[in-house]
Amino acid sequence: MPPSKLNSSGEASVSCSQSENGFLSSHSLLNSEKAVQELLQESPVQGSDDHLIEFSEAMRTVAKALRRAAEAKACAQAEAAEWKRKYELERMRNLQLEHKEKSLKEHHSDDERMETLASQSSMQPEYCCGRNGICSHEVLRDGEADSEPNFLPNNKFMRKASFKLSWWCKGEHSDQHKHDIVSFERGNITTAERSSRQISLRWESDPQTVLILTKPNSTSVQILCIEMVRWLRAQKKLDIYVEPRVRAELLSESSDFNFVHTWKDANEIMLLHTKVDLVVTLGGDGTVLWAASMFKGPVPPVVPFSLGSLGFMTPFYSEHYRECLNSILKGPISITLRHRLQCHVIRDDAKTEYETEEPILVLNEVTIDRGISSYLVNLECYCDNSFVTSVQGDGLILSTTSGSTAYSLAAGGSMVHPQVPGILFTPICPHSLSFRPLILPEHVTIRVQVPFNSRSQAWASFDGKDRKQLKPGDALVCSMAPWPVPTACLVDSTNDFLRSIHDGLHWNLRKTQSFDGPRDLS
Ligand SMILES: NC(=O)c1ccc[n+]([C@@H]2O[C@H](COP(=O)([O-])OP(=O)(O)OC[C@H]3O[C@@H](n4cnc5c(N)ncnc54)[C@H](O)[C@@H]3O)[C@@H](O)[C@H]2O)c1
Ligand SMILES: Nc1ncnc2c1ncn2[C@@H]1O[C@H](COP(=O)(O)OP(=O)(O)OP(=O)(O)O)[C@@H](O)[C@H]1O
Repeated sequence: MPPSKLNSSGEASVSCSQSENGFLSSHSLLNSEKAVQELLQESPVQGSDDHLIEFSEAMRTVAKALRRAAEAKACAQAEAAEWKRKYELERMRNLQLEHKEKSLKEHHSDDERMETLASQSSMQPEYCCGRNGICSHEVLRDGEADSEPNFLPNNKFMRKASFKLSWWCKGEHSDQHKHDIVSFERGNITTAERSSRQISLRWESDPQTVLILTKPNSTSVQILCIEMVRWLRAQKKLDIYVEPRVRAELLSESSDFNFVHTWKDANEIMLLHTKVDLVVTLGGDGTVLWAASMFKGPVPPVVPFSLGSLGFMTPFYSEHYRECLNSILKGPISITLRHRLQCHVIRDDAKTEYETEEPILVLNEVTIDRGISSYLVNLECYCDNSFVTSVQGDGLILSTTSGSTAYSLAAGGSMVHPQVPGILFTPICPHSLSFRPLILPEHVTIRVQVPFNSRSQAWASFDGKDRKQLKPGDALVCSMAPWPVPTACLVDSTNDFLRSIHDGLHWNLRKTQSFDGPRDLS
């Protein structure tokens, strides 16, 4: 008997067939997820009709098999997304190697090259950091292998500054920092603190190159940018990169600004992280999001100056930019490692499970909503291999902890310290009284699927930008990205976070009760 579900009029509505790639085909899953849920929620048939009981049991078995198939598909798609990420990583690495080789060929004789490499390796001892720290050149040597020099068009030697990251464990002098994540010393289970460490960045060689990113169409930002570029060049002798639009603005101000660098195409943007030591943003939170979106891989430390209205991620005062930059260029700096989410859209009509679109990294959140449709969205959500829930409402926000004070907060999500590694799962206007927001651990992969029986399509947007349509059968797979955004702190991660919710939201602001009045001091 083919698996089928009897509807109220006794007709079979679901049939299930195996497709070429071993998964249940899209159309065989038609209506299935909803049917599965209904079936599994129904209580087993009671009574004396053996045939009916047997049939009901068979239906429940089919329902469970369909659920397992859907979960297996979720798992395969998540795996495909992970492979795609690894592929992107490899592609970026190759691009960098190609670029480096080209520069070396163009600008260096072989002898000079050997000399440079020799002098660099003598600068880098094998292991220079303790267990509570890590050096950028150690990471680069293992992963990016890009500690070799870059060359500016004027043939000037440009080497990315190296730095050391270290974190302060609570009780540096206690035994705690000696533990791995979980230790079983002397039979006692103890854990090291993982999430709320303050991270400190110490330059090992002087930063040489700064990228300045500015909010467009703002006169105050433009004026500050001109001043800052002049100062950084004259006083700090730094190389400066800006966006092509900003370079044109600077040149229209004065031709003296022709020392400022920019880029021509997306390939050059992909290589920016190998050249830039520090990113300065002049604007609001949106400019920090913009800066993060320019780096599809590793991100250099970001120094966000506040020239917007709110500024949750922009702790630096623009009036004091000279003092701030002086102390940041000198170091050490307290930084917040802001985690990002990596999102893949997987189309139902992709020919293989491995065909996904370019991944998109978000610093705040990815939102899947109903767009201009007036229907409820219907979104099936899976976490790793498990079914989470169906969202029926205006949509769903998958947010980082940095984004917890943005859209997710407006939709009723909790505010979370940005250093906490987790993914917020926040519904937007759910049509159910019991749908409370969740916070999931950082290691999970979440898949949000528009079911085939959905009445409408959905729309995904990334940090409030780049809307993509999701048709029935399309899915969005989301996991923690390996490249956080390190943002410089004014004081430290916790102090800055608390200041931002006090100043930005007036969190829990209430007049204090006066002393005179009824008291209970017993
Ligand atoms: N109902 C809402 O609250 C709502 C609706 C749409 C978008 N947004 C947010 O706007 C963000 C895009 O920002 P934009 O500046 O490009 O657009 P925008 O210019 O429309 O600004 C949106 C507002 O969100 C604030 N914001 C951004 N990131 C924040 C964060 N991490 N914490 C606290 N506030 C934050 C900004 O300061 C700004 O005031 C999206 O990522 C989304 O989080 C919020
Ligand atoms: N360099 C840039 N190029 C293009 N767009 C940018 C750039 N920097 C910022 N934006 C966009 O401009 C918009 C406004 O930026 P931002 O949020 O920084 O300023 P704001 O709105 O004045 O600040 P606030 O959000 O605090 O009120 C954002 O949507 C952001 O994506």
